[in-house]
Amino acid sequence: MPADLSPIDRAKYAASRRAVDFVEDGMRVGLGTGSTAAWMVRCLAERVKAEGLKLQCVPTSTRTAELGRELGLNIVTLEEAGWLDLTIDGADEFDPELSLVKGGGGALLQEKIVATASDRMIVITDAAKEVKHLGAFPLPVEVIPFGWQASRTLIAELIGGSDVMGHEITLRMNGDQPFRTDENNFILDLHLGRIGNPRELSLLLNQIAGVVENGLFLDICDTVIVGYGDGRVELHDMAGREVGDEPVPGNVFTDGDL
Ligand SMILES: O=C[C@H](O)[C@H](O)[C@H](O)COP(=O)(O)O
Repeated sequence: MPADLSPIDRAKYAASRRAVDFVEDGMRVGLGTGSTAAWMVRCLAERVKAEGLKLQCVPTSTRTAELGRELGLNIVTLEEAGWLDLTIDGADEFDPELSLVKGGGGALLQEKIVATASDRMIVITDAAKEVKHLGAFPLPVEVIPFGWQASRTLIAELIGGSDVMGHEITLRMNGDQPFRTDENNFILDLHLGRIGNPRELSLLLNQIAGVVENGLFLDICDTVIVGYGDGRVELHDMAGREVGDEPVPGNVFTDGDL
Protein backbone atom coordinates (compact mmCIF):
# COMPACT_ATOMS: atom_id res chain seq x y z
CA MET A 1 0.00 0.00 0.00
CA PRO A 2 1.31 3.48 -0.78
CA ALA A 3 2.84 4.80 2.46
CA ASP A 4 1.73 8.42 2.56
CA LEU A 5 -2.02 8.08 2.08
CA SER A 6 -4.67 9.41 4.46
CA PRO A 7 -6.63 6.75 6.39
CA ILE A 8 -9.64 7.25 4.14
CA ASP A 9 -7.60 6.77 0.98
CA ARG A 10 -5.96 3.72 2.51
CA ALA A 11 -9.43 2.31 3.13
CA LYS A 12 -10.51 3.03 -0.43
CA TYR A 13 -7.30 1.57 -1.77
CA ALA A 14 -7.67 -1.62 0.31
CA ALA A 15 -11.24 -2.19 -0.94
CA SER A 16 -10.19 -1.46 -4.52
CA ARG A 17 -7.17 -3.72 -4.41
CA ARG A 18 -9.31 -6.59 -3.17
CA ALA A 19 -12.09 -5.93 -5.69
CA VAL A 20 -9.83 -6.18 -8.72
CA ASP A 21 -8.85 -9.70 -7.58
CA PHE A 22 -12.26 -10.70 -8.95
CA VAL A 23 -11.32 -9.62 -12.48
CA GLU A 24 -10.22 -12.45 -14.77
CA ASP A 25 -8.53 -12.46 -18.14
CA GLY A 26 -10.96 -11.89 -21.01
CA MET A 27 -13.63 -10.22 -18.87
CA ARG A 28 -15.81 -7.30 -19.86
CA VAL A 29 -15.71 -4.99 -16.84
CA GLY A 30 -17.79 -1.96 -15.89
CA LEU A 31 -15.79 0.82 -14.27
CA GLY A 32 -17.59 2.99 -11.72
CA THR A 33 -17.16 6.68 -11.00
CA GLY A 34 -15.96 8.62 -7.96
CA SER A 35 -12.94 8.82 -5.72
CA THR A 36 -13.13 5.16 -4.64
CA ALA A 37 -13.71 3.91 -8.17
CA ALA A 38 -10.69 5.95 -9.29
CA TRP A 39 -8.53 3.89 -6.93
CA MET A 40 -10.03 0.75 -8.42
CA VAL A 41 -9.21 1.92 -11.96
CA ARG A 42 -5.59 2.47 -10.88
CA CYS A 43 -5.42 -0.96 -9.23
CA LEU A 44 -6.93 -2.59 -12.29
CA ALA A 45 -4.51 -0.83 -14.62
CA GLU A 46 -1.63 -2.11 -12.49
CA ARG A 47 -2.93 -5.68 -12.78
CA VAL A 48 -3.40 -5.34 -16.53
CA LYS A 49 0.14 -4.04 -16.88
CA ALA A 50 1.68 -6.67 -14.63
CA GLU A 51 -0.25 -9.68 -15.91
CA GLY A 52 -1.11 -8.70 -19.49
CA LEU A 53 -4.84 -9.21 -18.92
CA LYS A 54 -7.02 -8.71 -21.97
CA LEU A 55 -10.11 -6.81 -20.85
CA GLN A 56 -12.86 -4.72 -22.31
CA CYS A 57 -13.62 -1.89 -19.89
CA VAL A 58 -16.84 0.11 -20.01
CA PRO A 59 -16.66 3.41 -18.08
CA THR A 60 -19.64 5.04 -16.35
CA SER A 61 -18.58 8.65 -16.95
CA THR A 62 -16.30 10.77 -19.08
CA ARG A 63 -14.06 11.20 -15.99
CA THR A 64 -13.58 7.47 -15.62
CA ALA A 65 -13.10 7.02 -19.37
CA GLU A 66 -10.33 9.61 -19.36
CA LEU A 67 -8.60 8.08 -16.34
CA GLY A 68 -8.85 4.58 -17.82
CA ARG A 69 -7.41 5.68 -21.16
CA GLU A 70 -4.57 7.58 -19.44
CA LEU A 71 -3.66 4.41 -17.55
CA GLY A 72 -3.76 2.26 -20.68
CA LEU A 73 -7.01 0.33 -20.14
CA ASN A 74 -8.95 -0.88 -23.18
CA ILE A 75 -11.95 1.45 -22.98
CA VAL A 76 -14.96 0.43 -25.06
CA THR A 77 -18.63 1.43 -25.14
CA LEU A 78 -21.39 -0.65 -23.61
CA GLU A 79 -22.71 -1.20 -27.12
CA GLU A 80 -19.35 -2.65 -28.15
CA ALA A 81 -19.10 -4.86 -25.07
CA GLY A 82 -22.72 -5.98 -25.31
CA TRP A 83 -22.98 -7.42 -21.78
CA LEU A 84 -20.59 -7.27 -18.83
CA ASP A 85 -19.20 -9.93 -16.53
CA LEU A 86 -18.56 -7.60 -13.62
CA THR A 87 -18.97 -3.97 -12.60
CA ILE A 88 -17.00 -2.45 -9.73
CA ASP A 89 -18.22 0.88 -8.40
CA GLY A 90 -18.37 3.04 -5.28
CA ALA A 91 -21.49 4.10 -3.38
CA ASP A 92 -22.65 6.84 -1.06
CA GLU A 93 -24.54 4.51 1.31
CA PHE A 94 -25.28 0.81 1.63
CA ASP A 95 -27.64 -1.01 3.97
CA PRO A 96 -27.78 -4.61 5.27
CA GLU A 97 -29.71 -5.71 2.15
CA LEU A 98 -26.97 -4.24 -0.03
CA SER A 99 -29.33 -1.56 -1.27
CA LEU A 100 -27.43 1.54 -2.27
CA VAL A 101 -27.66 5.26 -2.66
CA LYS A 102 -25.45 6.44 -5.50
CA GLY A 103 -25.00 9.57 -7.56
CA GLY A 104 -23.06 11.82 -5.21
CA GLY A 105 -20.76 12.45 -8.14
CA GLY A 106 -23.65 12.82 -10.58
CA ALA A 107 -22.96 9.64 -12.58
CA LEU A 108 -25.94 7.59 -11.39
CA LEU A 109 -27.62 7.12 -14.77
CA GLN A 110 -24.70 5.55 -16.61
CA GLU A 111 -23.76 3.71 -13.42
CA LYS A 112 -27.19 2.11 -13.16
CA ILE A 113 -27.29 1.17 -16.85
CA VAL A 114 -23.83 -0.38 -16.66
CA ALA A 115 -24.45 -2.18 -13.35
CA THR A 116 -27.73 -3.68 -14.53
CA ALA A 117 -26.05 -4.85 -17.74
CA SER A 118 -23.58 -6.87 -15.65
CA ASP A 119 -23.69 -10.39 -14.28
CA ARG A 120 -22.24 -9.14 -11.01
CA MET A 121 -21.84 -5.81 -9.24
CA ILE A 122 -19.20 -5.32 -6.55
CA VAL A 123 -19.34 -2.12 -4.51
CA ILE A 124 -16.21 -0.75 -2.85
CA THR A 125 -16.53 1.58 0.14
CA ASP A 126 -15.15 2.68 3.45
CA ALA A 127 -16.95 1.84 6.69
CA ALA A 128 -18.57 5.28 7.07
CA LYS A 129 -20.99 4.45 4.25
CA GLU A 130 -22.64 1.53 6.04
CA VAL A 131 -26.09 2.52 7.33
CA LYS A 132 -29.04 0.75 8.89
CA HIS A 133 -31.50 2.72 6.78
CA LEU A 134 -30.79 4.61 3.57
CA GLY A 135 -31.49 8.32 3.34
CA ALA A 136 -29.03 10.27 5.49
CA PHE A 137 -27.12 10.92 2.28
CA PRO A 138 -29.30 13.12 0.03
CA LEU A 139 -30.88 11.00 -2.70
CA PRO A 140 -29.84 12.22 -6.17
CA VAL A 141 -32.55 12.30 -8.82
CA GLU A 142 -31.57 13.08 -12.42
CA VAL A 143 -34.12 15.25 -14.23
CA ILE A 144 -34.15 16.77 -17.69
CA PRO A 145 -33.67 20.55 -17.61
CA PHE A 146 -36.95 21.26 -19.45
CA GLY A 147 -39.59 21.92 -16.81
CA TRP A 148 -37.35 20.83 -13.96
CA GLN A 149 -39.23 23.05 -11.52
CA ALA A 150 -42.45 21.19 -12.34
CA SER A 151 -40.68 17.88 -11.80
CA ARG A 152 -39.46 19.20 -8.46
CA THR A 153 -43.00 20.17 -7.46
CA LEU A 154 -44.25 16.68 -8.28
CA ILE A 155 -41.39 15.09 -6.36
CA ALA A 156 -42.17 17.33 -3.38
CA GLU A 157 -45.81 16.21 -3.48
CA LEU A 158 -44.69 12.59 -3.66
CA ILE A 159 -42.25 12.62 -0.79
CA GLY A 160 -44.50 14.84 1.30
CA GLY A 161 -47.14 12.12 1.06
CA SER A 162 -44.98 9.06 1.55
CA ASP A 163 -43.36 7.59 4.61
CA VAL A 164 -40.13 9.49 4.41
CA MET A 165 -39.37 12.28 6.85
CA GLY A 166 -38.66 15.78 5.66
CA HIS A 167 -38.67 16.90 2.06
CA GLU A 168 -36.08 19.50 1.27
CA ILE A 169 -35.10 19.29 -2.39
CA THR A 170 -32.08 21.16 -3.72
CA LEU A 171 -30.94 21.71 -7.27
CA ARG A 172 -27.31 20.63 -7.42
CA MET A 173 -25.07 23.54 -8.40
CA ASN A 174 -21.66 23.88 -9.96
CA GLY A 175 -20.62 27.37 -8.89
CA ASP A 176 -23.47 29.67 -9.90
CA GLN A 177 -24.75 27.31 -12.61
CA PRO A 178 -26.75 24.11 -12.26
CA PHE A 179 -24.55 21.02 -12.22
CA ARG A 180 -24.82 19.13 -15.52
CA THR A 181 -24.55 15.37 -15.82
CA ASP A 182 -22.77 13.66 -18.71
CA GLU A 183 -26.17 13.61 -20.44
CA ASN A 184 -26.52 17.34 -19.80
CA ASN A 185 -29.30 16.85 -17.27
CA PHE A 186 -29.80 18.39 -13.81
CA ILE A 187 -29.63 16.67 -10.43
CA LEU A 188 -32.14 17.26 -7.64
CA ASP A 189 -30.90 16.13 -4.22
CA LEU A 190 -33.65 14.89 -1.93
CA HIS A 191 -32.83 15.45 1.74
CA LEU A 192 -34.90 12.70 3.25
CA GLY A 193 -33.15 11.74 6.47
CA ARG A 194 -34.48 8.21 6.32
CA ILE A 195 -36.09 6.26 3.48
CA GLY A 196 -38.67 3.87 4.92
CA ASN A 197 -39.60 2.10 1.70
CA PRO A 198 -36.88 2.43 -0.95
CA ARG A 199 -38.68 0.18 -3.45
CA GLU A 200 -41.87 2.21 -3.44
CA LEU A 201 -39.98 5.49 -3.55
CA SER A 202 -37.84 4.38 -6.48
CA LEU A 203 -40.84 3.21 -8.51
CA LEU A 204 -42.86 6.36 -7.82
CA LEU A 205 -39.98 8.73 -8.54
CA ASN A 206 -39.35 7.14 -11.92
CA GLN A 207 -43.00 7.61 -12.87
CA ILE A 208 -42.74 11.39 -12.64
CA ALA A 209 -42.45 13.19 -15.96
CA GLY A 210 -39.00 14.65 -16.36
CA VAL A 211 -37.33 12.20 -13.98
CA VAL A 212 -34.70 10.23 -15.85
CA GLU A 213 -33.42 8.04 -13.01
CA ASN A 214 -32.89 8.04 -9.26
CA GLY A 215 -29.90 7.03 -7.17
CA LEU A 216 -31.48 4.05 -5.40
CA PHE A 217 -29.77 0.83 -6.51
CA LEU A 218 -32.00 -2.01 -5.31
CA ASP A 219 -31.33 -5.71 -5.95
CA ILE A 220 -28.39 -4.74 -8.15
CA CYS A 221 -25.35 -5.04 -5.87
CA ASP A 222 -24.09 -8.57 -5.15
CA THR A 223 -21.12 -7.86 -2.90
CA VAL A 224 -19.87 -4.90 -0.86
CA ILE A 225 -16.19 -4.73 -0.01
CA VAL A 226 -15.48 -2.41 2.92
CA GLY A 227 -11.91 -1.22 3.27
CA TYR A 228 -10.26 0.03 6.46
CA GLY A 229 -7.37 2.40 7.01
CA ASP A 230 -5.15 -0.40 8.30
CA GLY A 231 -5.57 -2.37 5.07
CA ARG A 232 -8.19 -4.85 6.26
CA VAL A 233 -11.24 -5.56 4.15
CA GLU A 234 -14.67 -7.00 4.92
CA LEU A 235 -16.83 -8.64 2.31
CA HIS A 236 -20.58 -8.34 2.67
CA ASP A 237 -22.81 -10.39 0.46
CA MET A 238 -26.38 -11.59 0.44
CA ALA A 239 -25.28 -14.87 1.98
CA GLY A 240 -23.89 -13.12 5.07
CA ARG A 241 -20.65 -11.48 6.04
CA GLU A 242 -17.20 -12.86 5.50
CA VAL A 243 -14.47 -11.00 7.32
CA GLY A 244 -10.99 -10.87 5.84
CA ASP A 245 -8.53 -9.71 8.47
CA GLU A 246 -5.42 -9.98 6.35
CA PRO A 247 -4.16 -6.65 5.02
CA VAL A 248 -4.43 -6.38 1.26
CA PRO A 249 -1.00 -6.87 -0.35
CA GLY A 250 0.45 -3.51 -1.28
CA ASN A 251 3.27 -1.84 -3.12
CA VAL A 252 1.46 -1.94 -6.42
CA PHE A 253 1.91 1.75 -7.04
CA THR A 254 4.95 3.79 -7.74
CA ASP A 255 4.77 7.43 -6.58
CA GLY A 256 4.24 8.47 -10.19
CA ASP A 257 1.00 6.51 -10.42
CA LEU A 258 -0.55 8.42 -7.54
O1 LIG B 1 -22.03 9.55 -9.03
C1 LIG B 1 -21.12 9.06 -8.35
C2 LIG B 1 -21.10 7.71 -7.85
O2 LIG B 1 -22.33 7.14 -7.57
C3 LIG B 1 -20.05 7.42 -6.79
O3 LIG B 1 -19.75 6.07 -6.92
C4 LIG B 1 -20.48 7.71 -5.37
O4 LIG B 1 -20.89 9.05 -5.27
C5 LIG B 1 -19.33 7.44 -4.38
O5 LIG B 1 -18.28 8.30 -4.65
P1 LIG B 1 -16.95 8.33 -3.76
O6 LIG B 1 -16.28 7.04 -3.95
O7 LIG B 1 -16.16 9.50 -4.29
O8 LIG B 1 -17.39 8.56 -2.34
